[in-house]
Amino acid sequence: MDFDFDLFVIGGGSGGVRAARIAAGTHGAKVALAEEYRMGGTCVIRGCVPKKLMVFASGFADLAEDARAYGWDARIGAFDWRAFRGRLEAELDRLEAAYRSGLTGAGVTIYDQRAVLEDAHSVRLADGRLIRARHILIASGGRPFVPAIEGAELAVTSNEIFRLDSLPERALIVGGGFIACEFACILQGLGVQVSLYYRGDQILRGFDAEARDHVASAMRDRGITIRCETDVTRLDRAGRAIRATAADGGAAEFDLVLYATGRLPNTGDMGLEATGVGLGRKGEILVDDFSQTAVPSVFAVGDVTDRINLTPVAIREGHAFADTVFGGQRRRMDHSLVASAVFTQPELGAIGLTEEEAAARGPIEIYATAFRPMRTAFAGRPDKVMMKLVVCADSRKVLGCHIVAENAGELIQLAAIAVTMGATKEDFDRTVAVHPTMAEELVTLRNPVRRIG
Ligand SMILES: Cc1cc2nc3c(=O)[nH]c(=O)nc-3n(C[C@H](O)[C@H](O)[C@H](O)COP(=O)(O)OP(=O)(O)OC[C@H]3O[C@@H](n4cnc5c(N)ncnc54)[C@H](O)[C@@H]3O)c2cc1C
Ligand SMILES: NC(=O)c1ccc[n+]([C@@H]2O[C@H](COP(=O)([O-])OP(=O)(O)OC[C@H]3O[C@@H](n4cnc5c(N)ncnc54)[C@H](O)[C@@H]3O)[C@@H](O)[C@H]2O)c1
Repeated sequence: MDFDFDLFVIGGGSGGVRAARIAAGTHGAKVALAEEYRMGGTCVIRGCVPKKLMVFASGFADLAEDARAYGWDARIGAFDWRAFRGRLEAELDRLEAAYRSGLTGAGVTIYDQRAVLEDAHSVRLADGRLIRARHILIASGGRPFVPAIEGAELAVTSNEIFRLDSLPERALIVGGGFIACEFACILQGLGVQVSLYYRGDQILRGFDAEARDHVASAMRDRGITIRCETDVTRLDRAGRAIRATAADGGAAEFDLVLYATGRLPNTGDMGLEATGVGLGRKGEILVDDFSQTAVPSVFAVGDVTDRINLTPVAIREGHAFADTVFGGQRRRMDHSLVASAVFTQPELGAIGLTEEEAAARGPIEIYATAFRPMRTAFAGRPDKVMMKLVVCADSRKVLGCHIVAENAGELIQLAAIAVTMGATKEDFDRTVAVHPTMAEELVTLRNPVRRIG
């Protein structure tokens, strides 16, 4: 059978770009990639990167205040959203161009249009062309999900938040996950009055309960109104504002409503079911450990498979796919131990099991501390850091590490190496502290605060 390409990739995001570059650049395959929006995908264009730059932008008011406590005559003026947005857009243009040139440099043919599956070995481009490929990789990512309440069209999602014309005075954020909590802190740091409504009993479900409580109370201390067990039932226009009505009948007005209620895989109208690619309950593509679908020539990586929806995971899956199919190595992504960080203020970094998960598996010891770190304590801030190790009572292995602190994302990356290597509590203990740091607490936790099981 004659093919136009060895590999056709649908989607130019984290997973698709990595797979295309490795297949073409490292393994010499003839590769094409189709992207219907902007090269770089969610992470680069409307996810991790612009979000992190907004996190940085939102931290300067606190810094100026701290600087005064340290003796500086520091004064911070007003935040100029439009000036920031202009610089942000220029940076995203630069990154998009870098992704594009990385692909063309590796010899990948780019189609700037939508592509859908036609059959097991062909894709149909939006301009009508049919392209045949020995293998097809679907890396089409996901999109925000907004529940179908009345007035839902008045809300924005993370897709729009980076391109607002102006910052609102009062914002309502609906949801309690990564995006909701991160944007609550970002907007509050930029001077917006923020309320967060979450339907569950505590934000950041899935993380360690003590860490969730710690982040929630730090967010409240910063002036964010968090209302748990609050479902929004409708949105209405109220002049220039939006009125949000909750299930208990209470209503309040906001200038912006951001829905951060999860994401759905981009699998609609892609020709998948007709080709025999299996889909799960949320519409995610079902794959095996090697990211292979029910159709042997079709693979899928990243958010479209809804395994762990993080950029480094999509990248690893894409890389492992390229090495397996074009590099003659059987490589798979290990999803069992993946560190993550929520870029709230303070940040939450986590790897491994929560206390609750570990306790359900066997006897454990908990080592934990909460303290006011030197830098902010000196400036008179009430901020507290939390560090916690979940240790297996039998093997002594550190099963989980949870940090709530400024820069916890940076800290957990390093702790993750030790936990991934299978370090025991005693390995942590024999590591000599670096003083004075916050992180030294991780190697000086002498006695368990509790034993479970
Ligand atoms: C606001 C936000 C913040 C985030 N922050 C972080 C973070 O801090 N850290 C982290 O690790 N992760 C973060 N994530 C998650 C991360 O962005 C995703 O896990 C990652 O981008 C997934 O990569 P992917 O390749 O699977 O899909 P994507 O990056 O979504 O790429 C898919 C691409 O496919 C294109 N596409 C879709 N269908 C077609 C089609 N039929 N034809 C052609 N092209 C198509 C889309 O336009 C898109 O560009 C964040 C996500 C959001 C929304
Ligand atoms: N720092 C990071 O690594 C980072 C940052 C942002 C996003 N992400 C990734 O993107 C994914 C999506 O982020 P997200 O915050 O949209 O999703 P999420 O799954 O983290 O949170 C969704 C929230 O919406 C709530 N929700 C769902 N349906 C609802 C409904 N009908 N009504 C009210 N509330 C509802 C959920 O209870 C949950 O609190 C994350 O799971 C994560 O994998 C990662």
